[in-house]
Amino acid sequence: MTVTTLPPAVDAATSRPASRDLRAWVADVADLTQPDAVVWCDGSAAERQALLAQMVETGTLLPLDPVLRPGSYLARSDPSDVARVESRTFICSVDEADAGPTNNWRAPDAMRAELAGVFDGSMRGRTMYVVPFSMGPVGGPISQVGVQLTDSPYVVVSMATMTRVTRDVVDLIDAGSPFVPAVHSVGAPLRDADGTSRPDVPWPCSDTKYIAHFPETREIWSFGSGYGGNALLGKKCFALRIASVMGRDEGWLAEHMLLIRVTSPQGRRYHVAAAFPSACGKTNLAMLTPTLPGWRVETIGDDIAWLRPGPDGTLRAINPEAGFFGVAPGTSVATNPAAIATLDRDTIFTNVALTPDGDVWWEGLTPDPPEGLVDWTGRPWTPDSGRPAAHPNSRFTVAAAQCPTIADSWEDPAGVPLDAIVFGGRRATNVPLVAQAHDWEHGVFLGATISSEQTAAAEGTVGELRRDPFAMLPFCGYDMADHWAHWLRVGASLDPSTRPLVFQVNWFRKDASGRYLWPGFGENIRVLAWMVAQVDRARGVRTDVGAVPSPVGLLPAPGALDVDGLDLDPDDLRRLLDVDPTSWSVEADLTEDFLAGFGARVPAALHTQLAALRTRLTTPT
Ligand SMILES: Nc1nc2c(ncn2[C@@H]2O[C@H](COP(=O)(O)OP(=O)(O)OP(=O)(O)O)[C@@H](O)[C@H]2O)c(=O)[nH]1
Ligand SMILES: O=C([O-])CC(=O)C(=O)O
Ligand SMILES: [Mn+2]
Repeated sequence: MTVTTLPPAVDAATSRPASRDLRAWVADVADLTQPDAVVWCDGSAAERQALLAQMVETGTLLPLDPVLRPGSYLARSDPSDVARVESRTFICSVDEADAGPTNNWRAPDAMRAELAGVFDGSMRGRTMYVVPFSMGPVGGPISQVGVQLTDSPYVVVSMATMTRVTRDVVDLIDAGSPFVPAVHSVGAPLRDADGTSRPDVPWPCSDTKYIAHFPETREIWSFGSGYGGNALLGKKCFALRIASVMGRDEGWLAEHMLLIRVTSPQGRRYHVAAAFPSACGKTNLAMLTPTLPGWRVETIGDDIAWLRPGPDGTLRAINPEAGFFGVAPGTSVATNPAAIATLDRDTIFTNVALTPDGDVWWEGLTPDPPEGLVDWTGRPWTPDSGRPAAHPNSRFTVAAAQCPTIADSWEDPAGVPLDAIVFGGRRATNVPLVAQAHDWEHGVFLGATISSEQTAAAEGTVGELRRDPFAMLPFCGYDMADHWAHWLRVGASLDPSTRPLVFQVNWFRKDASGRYLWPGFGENIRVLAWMVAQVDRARGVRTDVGAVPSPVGLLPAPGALDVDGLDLDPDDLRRLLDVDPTSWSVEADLTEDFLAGFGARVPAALHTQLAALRTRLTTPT
């Protein structure tokens, strides 16, 4: 870690001439934001230790008990800075129509002028860290690099977990590699323009927030928040919003998807990617511990996947991230033992509760809370407090390599070939446990029409139903309807004999009393097992009948979904797979309204799919 007041002209690690653009940009941002110092980061263990110690000193981090939770810390955010702020997230494309109706658009020039105002002097009294990072293995054919400037040490340490932070990225840039410039400030300078100083706080942030993206210049500017998706700019801002635009222009896909390798008892391997909206089960499925004997699920990624047609006609996928930023509440030995094992050391917990012996707790970790808890706001807490001990969107930040179920291929720069793509949401009614798309176009229709109940991962009313096409509503950096057209194009370019099958799932269907009909979690292997059997059937490996048609897609044939040993009422199984034509014709009307909102950019194939759905709903199968 070199501490300078001016950016170096020569890279200290390599002694090679500096890349003019990178240094000039760093200098420009420093001129604008006026930090007291500029520090070039290298992602080393020593750098991490130094920053952690510094944050303990300033009260940003509380060290957890070194025996119970070695190398781990608790961060308590400002109570107002706990989730992504979609209302302050902007796509600043030159043409407003390119942002589409689901994004907040601002004209690039107008946004630049506003940002120049808020960033002016915003780092006064603080250090600006230069964080060079790679999304995907450094130098890999599907990978991309970026540089984040930030005045938050919490963000530096988190970025070094969530991405690959290394000086090798500076070398790549010096050798001519393009990079995504990403500027972040918590927006809480320690000195005013007139020199008056202001005290620091453990979690600095600002009431004024901007999460701004410039798709044409591949730039990100984030102001006012220290929280995950707003501040770790490699994640949602780059790996989804900017990367989706890169993918549109270059023929690949950036998706809000987990990525797993499933191995059957016969030793056959399958790769599955699944898109669920925020807080709808990606991390859990990514780390699934199968309840069916002989099956194995290995983790490749839990939140984002980049998909690129390979030279052999398959769709190859990588996890561009290097860590997990996962939802804590609900994570337990019973629901996700692999996550619990991952978190046993070197983890930063944000907004969970603290136990008297210096460990963490959240709702669902154990059936009963331990006594003497301190809640996420730092106040004493009992079950009668009338508020959750951990914030519903409290999170853990941890290296993927610590996960006991991580696949040996998780860092393969060439990616893994996909066999199945899954779309899902959180729906109490209507949507069956699982259905297979009739073909790729139907699969794109299923992805485009995902709806889900709002969760705590973003501001908004929890429980309200919203459409979340491709689970990308808050993350697509361009017109969503263009994204559907892009999916149709990519699918058409794949070899039909190995093209992934597309499925829809819903783990969250409830009965009239509000009880989940499906046990979920480790039992979801039963659904995966049916899907990969369908892959085998499509490839001619099996010839038995696995599915029956329904208006919404192919459903498991009687007996094809293995429910042996499950304490599942046959009526519940019937309800899980029930497709009610009356409610579905209402869904179809809502889908028509939803598609209409995208106007003429909706690909004709999706209107055809909707018409076909209506026909199937009125034709007995
Ligand atoms: N009932 C039920 N709940 C589940 C299942 N899988 C996950 N959940 C719950 O859903 C919530 C979110 O799960 P995650 O796996 O963290 O969701 P995610 O999609 O990774 O969320 P983001 O990190 O926000 O993108 C947790 O409270 C889980 O306990 C399931 O199969 N059944
Ligand atoms: O981005 C975040 O802040 C957390 C996350 O994974 C999501 O909301 O999908
Ligand atoms: Mn996510």
